[in-house]
Amino acid sequence: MATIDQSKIRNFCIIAHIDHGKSTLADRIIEKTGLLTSREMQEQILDNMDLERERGITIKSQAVRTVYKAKDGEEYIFNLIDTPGHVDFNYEVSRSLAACDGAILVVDASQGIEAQTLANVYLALDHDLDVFPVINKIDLPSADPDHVEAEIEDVIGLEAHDAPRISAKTGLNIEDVLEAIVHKIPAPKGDPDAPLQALIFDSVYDSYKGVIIFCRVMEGTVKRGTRVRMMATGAEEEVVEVGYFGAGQFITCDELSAGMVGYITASIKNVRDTRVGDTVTDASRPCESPLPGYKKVTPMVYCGLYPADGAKYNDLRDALEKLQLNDASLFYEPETSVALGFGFRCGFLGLLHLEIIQERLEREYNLDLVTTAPGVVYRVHKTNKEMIELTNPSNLPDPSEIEYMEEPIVSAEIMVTTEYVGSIMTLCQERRGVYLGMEYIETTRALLKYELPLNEIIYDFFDALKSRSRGYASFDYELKGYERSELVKLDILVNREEVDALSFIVHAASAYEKGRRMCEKLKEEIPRHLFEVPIQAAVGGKIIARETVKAVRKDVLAKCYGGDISRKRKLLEKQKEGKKRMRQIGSVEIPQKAFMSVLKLDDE
Ligand SMILES: Nc1nc2c(ncn2[C@@H]2O[C@H](COP(=O)(O)OP(=O)(O)OP(=O)(O)O)[C@@H](O)[C@H]2O)c(=O)[nH]1
Repeated sequence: MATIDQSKIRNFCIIAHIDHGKSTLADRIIEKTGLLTSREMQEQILDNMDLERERGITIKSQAVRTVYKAKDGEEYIFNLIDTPGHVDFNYEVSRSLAACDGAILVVDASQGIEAQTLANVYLALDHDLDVFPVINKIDLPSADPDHVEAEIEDVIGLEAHDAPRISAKTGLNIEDVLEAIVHKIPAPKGDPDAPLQALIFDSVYDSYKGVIIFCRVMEGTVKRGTRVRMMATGAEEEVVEVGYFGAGQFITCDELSAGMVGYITASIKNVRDTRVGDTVTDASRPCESPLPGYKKVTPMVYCGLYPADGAKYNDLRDALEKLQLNDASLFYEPETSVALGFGFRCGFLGLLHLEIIQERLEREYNLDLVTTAPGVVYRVHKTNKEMIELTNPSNLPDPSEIEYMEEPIVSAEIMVTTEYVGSIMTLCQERRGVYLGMEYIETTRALLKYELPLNEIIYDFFDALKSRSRGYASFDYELKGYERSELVKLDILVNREEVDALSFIVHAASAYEKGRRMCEKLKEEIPRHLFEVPIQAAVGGKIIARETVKAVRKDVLAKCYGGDISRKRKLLEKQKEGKKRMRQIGSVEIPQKAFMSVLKLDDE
């Protein structure tokens, strides 16, 4: 089979602010293009198409290949690479961008440029991508494409006079976008005969094929039978299949050569061997050096996950094991808690990652979970010169053994419209931020630079930022290192018993405030019992705050007058259901939700 002409390949992604129409445009592009080139159609033998029919699965692919017959009569191969859109996954985004040669910037004609538009454009430009703008949603009555065109030129400095004006929704002028992809995004470069050098930008586990590695070949060629080596992890395996993803299915092909995007499988059992950002090379003829930018991502946020029903411990372990097959950045190890029994300490990239995993465990694996307060990794320097990395507050050594502690610090960049600069600066100050500087991006926007402790931003910083800027702020951060800090463990006592799963580490200066809020929150969450329940916050054995849940007799049947037995039964059932979601701590029942209270300490 003839190799594909590099000059006919376009590797690109779509970047946009949330809701400006990225997914809709992607759907239109796929819809208006074909699956195979006419040459491939003649050559393609049916067996060659791995239709996945028998399994009926749909794997969401990070990269879709389509074929476009352009106005110049030539056929072009489009590889549309998806980029995740959250700060937790910034590293993955950067690797996806590194796999592209250009990007389409979608701007909503009724909204204009927004915070994330800029952040995404800068990220794309950082990766040397050629970016061209598209003005979307011109069908809307409020659309003002002329204004948006001027804004794109003034604010971003991208030429926009010939930006396609489209409606991704109705399909209006989509052809213009397809032509612009051909003419404005450069063809890839690279030598198909050089030693193999391919960038992994995603990998997924499939029970049938093993790990599927999505990669962009920079140099060289990979085919079935090539013995490949992952340069960072050292894993080596023979390639079983190469191909690409198009029209919802995996299609095998003979080879992937320089400039192409596709997948390879090689009976690898674990995604941890195929890390995003790693370089795939030929084991028998390796390239000199790996591609730049590889980073081993490490969990930044830890929390305990416990089955609500202790008997489901093994189910939880199996589920975590399965999820980890597909998620190299998920960490877990067994732990026990006095309050919650047997469970796992899990590590995540950030809170969104935590929420995604939690949701998947609950939905896909039908598990009821109790989650303990998430925290970052602290460094505890002991008087005996030993240093421990603390992921669970319960393991904090006795204060007499601690010489000092350090916490992780991030460098953050916040982009915001000038009218909200004041409120965002206040927010950063409240979060112990150190102001580094501010730049104006034309007159209406500012880029604030801060150093912030990670533990001040993991919970709700992003939400606070959005609400204090009416959605106009965007935010990006990067771990800078560790700094010495005055930290204490805040303990919570319910009915005078310490609940280990509610302990968390805070900065000494905010211990009192956080303790008070935590008690208030818990008071709302913990139902009344037949006796009074004191809720106390303590630091080093000293009580610093207290609330009391008053006694009451809870009688669910009281509401039922008359003798409607089925209604009574329903209520009792409901109460029983509710019980499962409670944890018994001593003689007090604490609802699962309470364990997440610490996350909501800043709610007004
Ligand atoms: N009127 C109109 N609506 C559009 C157009 N393009 C997209 N939309 C709508 O805008 C909303 C957001 O579109 P998406 O494609 O989901 O936007 P997105 O940028 O992918 O959003 P996220 O996935 O949340 O980042 C949807 O309700 C679309 O139907 C358009 O050209 N005209």
